[in-house]
Parts: sequence; C-alpha cells; structure tokens
Amino acid sequence: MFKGICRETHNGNMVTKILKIPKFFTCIRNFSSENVLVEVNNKTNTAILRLSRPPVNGLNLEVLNEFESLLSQLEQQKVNGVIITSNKEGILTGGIDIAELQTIDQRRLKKYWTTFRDTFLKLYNTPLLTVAVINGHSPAGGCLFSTACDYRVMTRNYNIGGNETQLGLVAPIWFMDRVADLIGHRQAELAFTQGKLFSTDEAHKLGLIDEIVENTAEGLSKAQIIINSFANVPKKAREISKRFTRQQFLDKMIRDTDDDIRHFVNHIGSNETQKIIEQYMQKLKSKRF
Ligand SMILES: CC/C=C\C/C=C\C/C=C\C/C=C/C(=O)SCCNC(=O)CCNC(=O)[C@H](O)C(C)(C)COP(=O)(O)OP(=O)(O)OC[C@H]1O[C@@H](n2cnc3c(N)ncnc32)[C@H](O)[C@@H]1OP(=O)(O)O
Repeated sequence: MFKGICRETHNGNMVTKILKIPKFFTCIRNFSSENVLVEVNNKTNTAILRLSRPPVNGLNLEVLNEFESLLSQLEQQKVNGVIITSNKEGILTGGIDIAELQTIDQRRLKKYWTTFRDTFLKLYNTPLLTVAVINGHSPAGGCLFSTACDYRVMTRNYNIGGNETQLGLVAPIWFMDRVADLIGHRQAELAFTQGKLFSTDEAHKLGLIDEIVENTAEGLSKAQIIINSFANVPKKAREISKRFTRQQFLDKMIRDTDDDIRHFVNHIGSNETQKIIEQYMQKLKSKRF
C-alpha cells in the first residue's frame, strides 16, 4: 500500500484525507506539506509543487522551509522535472509575507533573510529541471523565485516584477542581477529604479518570461512538454551545463552573503523602514493604491 494525502475543500474548510492506494495502481505520489501541495506523476516522474497558503501564498518562514525541504526530497527521488505553480489561480505569490518584515528584532530578521536566501539558492542551484507556471500575479519575491527556474510560462493579464522601490524598499542586488541576466542591464536598471510591475505581455517581450499561456492547464501541459524536450539530452551533461551557466552568479551571491544579510537587517530593522512598511500594510488592507 502507498499512503497519500488528499486535500479538498468542503463548505469553505480545507479537509485533509489520508488515502491508502495500492502501489500497483498508483499514478500519483503525494507528499504535501502544510503550505505546499506536491504530487509526483509516476508515469512521467514529474513533480507539481503548488503553493497553497491563503490568502496570497505569502512567503513566510514556514513556506520557505517547507519548499526547500520538498525540493531536497525531490532531488533524492530523482524526478525528471519540477513544475512550480500556485494552487490559487490569480496569485502565484504576493511575495514576502510582510508580517515577517514587521520587526526590529535583528535575530529574527537575520534568520528570515538567511532562510529566504537559502531557499532561493536551493531552487537556483538544483540539478533538477524546473519550470515556473506563473498562473497569477507575481510581485517581488514571487518574481525573484520564478527567475530561479530554468523556464517560465505565464498566464495572461497578470503582473510580475520587482516593485520594492515603489514601496520605499530596496530590492537585494542579487535580485537585480538575476533580472538583468534575463532582460539585460539597461531594462533591469529602468525596472528597479521605477519599481515596475510588468504585464504578462510586457514581461514576455522583455524575456522575463519565456512563453504566454491561456490558463493553468495549458501552463502545466506546456511545462511538461518543456521537461519532455530534455528527455534525450544526456542528464549529467545537462546538469553540469546548468551549473556552469549559473556558477558566476552563484559565486558572487555566496561571496556577498555577510554584506547582504547585514544590509537587510539594517535596512528592514530601521525605524524609518518600519514606518514605511506599516503604511504600506495599511494601504494594502484598505486597498488604497
Ligand atoms: C540587501 C537586501 C536589503 C533589503 C531587501 C528588502 C526587502 C526585500 C526585497 C526583496 C525581496 C522581496 C520582497 C517582497 O516580496 S516585499 C512584498 C511585496 N509584495 C507586494 O507588494 C504584494 C502586495 N499584494 C498585492 O499586490 C495583492 O495583494 C495581490 C496582487 C498579491 C493579490 O491581490 P488580491 O486583490 O487578490 O488580494 P488582496 O485583497 O490585496 O490581499 C488579500 C489579503 O492578503 C494581504 N496581503 C497581500 N499581500 C501580502 C503580503 N505580501 N504580505 C502580507 N499580507 C499580504 C492583504 O493585506 C489582504 O489582507 P486582508 O485585508 O487582511 O484580507
């Protein structure tokens, strides 16, 4: 017997069921965590990882830890590819859960930012093939994490980009570097100085995303096609090529770890930034944009 977890909504409440499935008939392996649903298709050996933390899949410490740990498990299982998407069509993630930034406790800020960086690095550095199916808005942290994937498809009429400057925050330099890798230095400079959120069409024209799809289902099947297209590529050679093309960024990010964490703690932990964050949260709650 194979044990799986099934999550369903009944009358607005999330219900978790433990399923017992005969191994022979299983086509899906399921090992979801609290905030991230995972299913691995036994036939294609591809994992779909769905962010599932209402209301906006905010990236708090728990989501980041779960995400990192699930990726490690998928690496051990040697899946053929990982598709990252949202369980809620319309929002991939609202980015960092702002509640994590509402503190001047330096130890907490340091812990959060270290975990945030480590999770990004895990995704950026994994030998697994990764495809982001961006099926909703993807501001700030959401955009950053999708840039770590090998390929990005996005559904129409949503926004993606680094809006930190609009909020009075400064995005980390490695986010800027990663976006510049995709859209070029000049466009990244314009985007980050303006805190620009791009529409799906704009993001596609710039190269921030690779393809546009109409809906999540099309996104998932497109992602599977991308993963399949690597089937005849020698695995070891692909993995080493991925590592080589990413090595320079990685070396710089790791070399700058201490400076980056210090900068984050000082920037977010200052009274001035705390006021800005508080005002932003109030605006967000009253929808005054
Ligand atoms: C060296 C480095 C130094 C410094 C680095 C500094 C900062 C870190 C920099 C970069 C990395 C990443 C940063 C971030 O991710 S900051 C977060 C930025 N995110 C946003 O600005 C998104 C804000 N949200 C929205 O635009 C919309 O909510 C969204 C489009 C996602 C969804 O819209 P929708 O209309 O569907 O829902 P809402 O009614 O707006 O929201 C529902 C509910 O959720 C709350 N909410 C939304 N986003 C967040 C969030 N990010 N964190 C916490 N809470 C959030 C919202 O207030 C509503 O709450 P309630 O009113 O109680 O229902």
